[in-house]
Amino acid sequence: MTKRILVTPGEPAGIGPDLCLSLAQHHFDSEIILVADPEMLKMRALLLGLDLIQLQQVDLNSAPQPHQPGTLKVLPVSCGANCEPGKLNPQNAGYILKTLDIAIDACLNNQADAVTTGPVNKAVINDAGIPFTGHTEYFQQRCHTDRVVMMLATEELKVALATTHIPLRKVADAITPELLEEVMDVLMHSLQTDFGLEKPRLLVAGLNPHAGESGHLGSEDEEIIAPVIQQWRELGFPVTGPLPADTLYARHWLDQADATLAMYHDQGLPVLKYSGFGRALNITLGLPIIRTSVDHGTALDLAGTGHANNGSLLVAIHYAEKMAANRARHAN
Ligand SMILES: NC(=O)c1ccc[n+]([C@@H]2O[C@H](COP(=O)([O-])OP(=O)(O)OC[C@H]3O[C@@H](n4cnc5c(N)ncnc54)[C@H](O)[C@@H]3O)[C@@H](O)[C@H]2O)c1
Ligand SMILES: N[C@H](C(=O)O)[C@H](O)COP(=O)(O)O
Repeated sequence: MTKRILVTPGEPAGIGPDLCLSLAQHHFDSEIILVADPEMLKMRALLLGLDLIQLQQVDLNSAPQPHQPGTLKVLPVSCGANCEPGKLNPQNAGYILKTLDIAIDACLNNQADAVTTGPVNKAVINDAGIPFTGHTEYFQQRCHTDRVVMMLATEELKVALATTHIPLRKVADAITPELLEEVMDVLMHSLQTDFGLEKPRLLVAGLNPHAGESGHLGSEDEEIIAPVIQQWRELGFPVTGPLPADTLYARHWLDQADATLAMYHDQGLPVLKYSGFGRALNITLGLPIIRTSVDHGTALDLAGTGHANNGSLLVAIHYAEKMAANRARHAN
């Protein structure tokens, strides 16, 4: 059956709308629906010389039809204010969150199979007086899910994170046995069900330099991380660590692994983005719905220029299609 993927362009002053417009030129087996302001999209299309694309307004009650190149389906939501490429406007924060809410609700109500999100600027949403740390946490809260895990992935490398968008100062305190047990449960379950890995081979990073250097450079590695790894090893899973994070991403380790778990955002993501920026996707594991996203931010410098690369958005949509098909198979 044709799947329905909702795509939110994210920050209207960023490259999200440009990338979404570029989808008209691609083939997808599923139905692609942008949840966005059609007037904003038309203005951006004009600026990019893409004004021949037909924008078709849809509602979610019709049966999904495969994407037709040259057209784009739009579920209309009005921007709060005019938007100029490259210029953030806090008056559009409510609009951005409304597009997310509509997409999340549609998935929760089985009117759509997955959401793929474009990039948002977290600061401008906060500047509008709305606390917001990222899509990951927003989707978690809106789906009433106790624990989710952020994972960015390319074909060759999967990097999951034990903590997400928190200040570095708070990371060590956040690494508790309870957190790690929950993260490992979500991660291993998703690697098995969404990625078809029966016994996922996982490398787990330590927190401190050299994984604590036998306790001389910090105690969390031996006292908190190692016992959680041991629990999984006793269940027969090839989980290795805590490994020093500086060498975990060396080829000889990665060749023996399906996925990696970093303790914090900038321990794992620089490696992933260095090796695969533009062809990676971001997935929120542990949600009752499917949410994939791009590996990059709003790139305000490129908005409206036609120079933004849509590789990551294509990967994110294709992955959402695959996950939706997998989940449908599991459900039958
Ligand atoms: N999925 C998301 O919502 C998401 C992801 C990452 C960052 N962000 C947010 O984006 C904002 C800007 O973040 P940043 O400057 O650190 O990262 P960024 O990814 O926006 O930009 C980093 C560099 O990469 C370039 N770049 C980014 N995407 C590109 C693309 N598709 N094609 C070509 N070049 C591209 C930019 O021009 C810039 O030089 C921040 O507010 C951040 O929180 C959001
Ligand atoms: N941590 C992500 C990255 O660096 O690409 C990014 O900030 C987006 O996170 P959300 O998907 O939670 O918005």
